[in-house]
Amino acid sequence: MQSDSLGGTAQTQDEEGPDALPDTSPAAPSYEPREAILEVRGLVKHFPLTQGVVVRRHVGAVRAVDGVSFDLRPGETLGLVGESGCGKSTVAKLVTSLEAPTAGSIRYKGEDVTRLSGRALKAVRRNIQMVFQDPYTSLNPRMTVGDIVGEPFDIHPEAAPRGERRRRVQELLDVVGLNPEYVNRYPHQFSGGQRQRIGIARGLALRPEIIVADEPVSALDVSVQAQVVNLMERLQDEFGLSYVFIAHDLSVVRHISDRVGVMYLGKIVEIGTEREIYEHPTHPYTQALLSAVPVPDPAAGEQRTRIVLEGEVPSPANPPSGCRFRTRCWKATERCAREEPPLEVPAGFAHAEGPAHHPSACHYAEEKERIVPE
Ligand SMILES: Nc1ncnc2c1ncn2[C@@H]1O[C@H](COP(=O)(O)OP(=O)(O)OP(=O)(O)O)[C@@H](O)[C@H]1O
Repeated sequence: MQSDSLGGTAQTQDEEGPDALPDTSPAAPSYEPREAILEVRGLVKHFPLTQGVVVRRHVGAVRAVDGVSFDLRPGETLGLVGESGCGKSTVAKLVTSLEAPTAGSIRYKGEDVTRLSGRALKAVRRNIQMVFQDPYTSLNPRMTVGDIVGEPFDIHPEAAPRGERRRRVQELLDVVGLNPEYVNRYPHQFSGGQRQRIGIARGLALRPEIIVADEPVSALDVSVQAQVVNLMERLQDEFGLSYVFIAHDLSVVRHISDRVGVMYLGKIVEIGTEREIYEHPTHPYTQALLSAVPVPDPAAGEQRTRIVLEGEVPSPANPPSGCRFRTRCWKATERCAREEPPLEVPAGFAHAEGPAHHPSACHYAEEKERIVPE
């Protein structure tokens, strides 16, 4: 029965249109497909810092995510990049409801997921699935591939009748390019790339609309990275998926993303289309990150401006006042310590058209020549 299978889903959706997808949120306000499928506003996650063994004292908080806002539109890929510890994984956990936010809202088709509980939350979670960072550690070594990929059906039995699960799992393996006969094998019998395919098959099992992929290719060899990214692009087209794609490697994110948000110390500092961010960055941090991306052509690499950032990323338990990037920024002035720059189109570009016209949280945002060679 093709139409019941995942392999047949794309065909069914094409025939019936995207509106044929089940609406899992009964009280969902009206939703136009062109609107954002996900609207994240002022998202905050503070982890309490405690001291003492017998009597635990609250001595502060790790501000892992501190006021993050973005939209995700149907069928698009939003890349999130930034150095280790800037809060990317925490954003992923918040968006997939694995963690509860300290403040802020996450609207899925207009409905604030952070206010849901019980069955309503479970229904939304089915539509927002996560693909994890490291296929070596995220798969249970004692479970067969069939059990791993089919596990989401245990949590959502309505998604696949028990008698059909094995067939559904085999279809999922086929969809991600694995031999369906491998259903009884164990994770250690697969290569890194194959294991990430297993993780993706599992993420697809409930036919979500959104996949949040947290560093899905970072643990893989470069040649295998490309194969997995290509697979994700194909699946996106086939199933009309929207992705939040998280990585610290700017080159990987560029390949797959329609828009990119750059994170630093719990905040998005610059956001725009792939072209705006990679070819016309205006935030000093984005410029510094881009200047460090290796280029294949050494001659082109010689010509570009390299920006070497001094110092370490400050602790998110005690971030700098004003602009958080100021302690490592060559442009910083006293104003930067006093006034936090908002994430908006900088005044200097407000009336201009063109790719520099995009939100950038810097008082001194400007384009810089030759960061990335032509
Ligand atoms: N459960 C937790 N309790 C306390 N602090 C946490 C917790 N989870 C994350 N953090 C802290 O929050 C900050 C952001 O972590 P997060 O994992 O979101 O960053 P990241 O950008 O994904 O980094 P990486 O790529 O290294 O995973 C870090 O300082 C981290 O130590």
